Amino acid sequence: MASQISDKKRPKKTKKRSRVESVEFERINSLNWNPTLTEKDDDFSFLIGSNELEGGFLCLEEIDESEYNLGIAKSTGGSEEKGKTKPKKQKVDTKNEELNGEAKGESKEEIEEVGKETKQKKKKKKKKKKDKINKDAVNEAEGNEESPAVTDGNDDQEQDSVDETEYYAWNELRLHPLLMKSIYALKFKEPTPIQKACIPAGAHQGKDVVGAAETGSGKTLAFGLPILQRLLEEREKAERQLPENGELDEKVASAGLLRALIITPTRELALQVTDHLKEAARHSNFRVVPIVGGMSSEKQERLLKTRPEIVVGTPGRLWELMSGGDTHLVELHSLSFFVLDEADRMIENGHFHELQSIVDMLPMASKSTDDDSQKSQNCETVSSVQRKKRQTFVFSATIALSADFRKKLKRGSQKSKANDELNSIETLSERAGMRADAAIIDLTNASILANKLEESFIDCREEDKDGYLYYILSVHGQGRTIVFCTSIAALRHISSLLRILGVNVWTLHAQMQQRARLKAIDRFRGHEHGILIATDVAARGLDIPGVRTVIHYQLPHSAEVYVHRSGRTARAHSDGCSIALITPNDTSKFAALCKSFSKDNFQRFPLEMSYMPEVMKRLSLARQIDKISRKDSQDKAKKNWLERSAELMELDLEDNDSEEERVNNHKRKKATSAQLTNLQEELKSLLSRPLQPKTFSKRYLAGAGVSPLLQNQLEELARQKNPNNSGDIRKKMIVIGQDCVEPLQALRSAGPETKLNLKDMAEKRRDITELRRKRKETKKRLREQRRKQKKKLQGKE
Ligand SMILES: Nc1ncnc2c1ncn2[C@@H]1O[C@H](COP(=O)(O)OP(=O)(O)OP(=O)(O)O)[C@@H](O)[C@H]1O
Repeated sequence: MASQISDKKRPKKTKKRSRVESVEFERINSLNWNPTLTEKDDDFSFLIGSNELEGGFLCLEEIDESEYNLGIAKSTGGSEEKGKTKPKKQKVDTKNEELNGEAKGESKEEIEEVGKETKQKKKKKKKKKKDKINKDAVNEAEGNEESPAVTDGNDDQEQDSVDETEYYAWNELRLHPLLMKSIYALKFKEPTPIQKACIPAGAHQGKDVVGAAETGSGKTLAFGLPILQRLLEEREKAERQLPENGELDEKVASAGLLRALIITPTRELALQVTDHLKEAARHSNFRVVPIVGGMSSEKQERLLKTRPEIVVGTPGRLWELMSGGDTHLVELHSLSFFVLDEADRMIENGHFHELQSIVDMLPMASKSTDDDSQKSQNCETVSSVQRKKRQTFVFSATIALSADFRKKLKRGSQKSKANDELNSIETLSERAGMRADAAIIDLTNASILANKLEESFIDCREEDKDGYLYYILSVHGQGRTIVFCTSIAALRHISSLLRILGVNVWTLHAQMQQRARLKAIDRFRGHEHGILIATDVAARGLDIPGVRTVIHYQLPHSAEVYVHRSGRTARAHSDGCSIALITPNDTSKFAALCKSFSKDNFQRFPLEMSYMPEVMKRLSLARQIDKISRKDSQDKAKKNWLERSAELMELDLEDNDSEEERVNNHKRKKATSAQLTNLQEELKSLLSRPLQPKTFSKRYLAGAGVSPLLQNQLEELARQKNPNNSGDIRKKMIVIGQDCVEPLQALRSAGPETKLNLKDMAEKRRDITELRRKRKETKKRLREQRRKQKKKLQGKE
């Protein structure tokens, strides 16, 4: 079906262009391919078996670094240096010394002075760049063509101040100088373990890769850098083979074929991956474009007309444009990389139908059956060598790899029927063309959770959840916090309550307009102590620095989602903590979670109970206000709907209420409105004071410290007490003792007695089950007695 679509809908003009492009491809194919590594040299051969290099890419030795105006820091000891600590500065070659300014005869002080100035300038530049990147993501998706991944003139200046010896750890990965330039700009001093393992396999050995590593471990670049590396090598190789006059150079540089297709489950993640790859590709002139739903598809089609080499998208919109015959997207014969990010999410409901259609459009690998050859009709111009060269990358933090994954891949398509659904990673990978010798790199530990993440929980009743949430946000509200809900109804409930309580929150869920979704993330990102209430659309991949705490207001349906939610904190080199609110109904689910993470005990989050009376008082008022406001807006919505419907049907609405009813209604409304005003006044007065523990002394504030919310309230209080004072209120307030303790700190300073043993938990659960059983039996007995008595009475009558 896919081939029919592409054949029928492709306009004639494109066919002509395809022919020109395929000639270009045949030419590239005919180049001699050089293996860059021998198995002996390869540090990672133990991970991936044989070392055949498919495809025609330049080895780094063939690249002239001077062309890029930078030298790669060389290890002094060559391959023997591996595993040793980085060399001292004196050992750096003269090229690096020149870059550092030392060879120019400048004094140390002068260099330090210049270094300071450059640092300040770079700080400003970095901020500007960050703002630009956020705007670019939205611009790109909307089709505003102003942000190709190209460097500006200032980069070389920036480059001069880089001390490349600090990036020594990257040397063994032998990345292209232009990529190293981007890495310097990103200030990533060393590759993360998953990058270290995937780059040799993906970039130098041309392998397919299945990569699993903890959340926030840099998986995006683990597949992104191999793609860029190979594209750069290919471009250079082609350029070298061209005649000296350089006429054809441009053709190769702007061949405009789709080379990499990256699929992610959510729009936000697609935009984020685009940004990240653009940063890595900023010196290499490759275009990276996001194709996501929720934004104008016409604009995105326009963007595709610029023929970007790399497309990052969500399955829905990608398939919409593909099935619509978008010429750039259906010319998949040129595709060298097919990436599934968060692959395990892709096989879940809601994604795999579109994904299946996309995968079916991919030209099949050389192991063709009759069935396959039919499917690949749409790419008859492509040689089998070209097809074979496509690499498949499948990544996630929670890939559930079955033990015989490799075997299943080997058995290949003989087993999987054309109409099989892609309901396992194995089938999906195999159907996408993954080869049996794929490198399987699984760096997840037994618990799957991020290493620097501290897990905790609060066991409470369902009705106390809101109180504990408010408590954590008010008393420990430091750093960014994400609160996860499973349902949109719960999200609406808590965001409404918290807003009434004066806590500024942003929300994110799938029913929001895409623009509002991006705006919410942007605002959250821009606020140091921001609070985001989100459903699981935000669970995967979102990379927002400074998220210190994740709160599971409702437990997710699966352990995988729990891992991804919690993984929004403790990313890269940071730490963080997660707090799960557990009700008696959640205990069995929670115990199952702990079991799947091989955890014997979870830490109980320490609570200062003396705050709770005040918390509950405020909450009770907020709930009443919320109830009245909700009822009011529901009534209004109902009335509006009735009026609109009547207008549409050209009917007149009659008021059938009697005079008495109308008066009563009016009275009721007035009373409700007065009640609302009273409640609001009462809450306002409570909120104007800082949240106080029961033992609070007005003279000395003690307890968990001063959160930003508390700080605001204290300032407000001081202002109210002294309205004539125009000076800086902050200077007049003296806070003695600890600063606000963020949840992670509170958790760490809590003693080991807060740990909950899973055995205790299981016992508690058994007790509850027993209690329920007994209650049920008693009810049954009572019912039986009542029935007998009734029968007796009826018999007497
Ligand atoms: N080599 C590196 N050194 C330091 N930071 C890095 C490095 N590589 C990536 N990062 C940063 O680490 C953060 C997490 O990276 P990324 O989003 O790729 O993680 P991930 O493994 O895909 O996470 P998730 O599983 O949650 O999607 C990003 O902010 C990224 O810029």
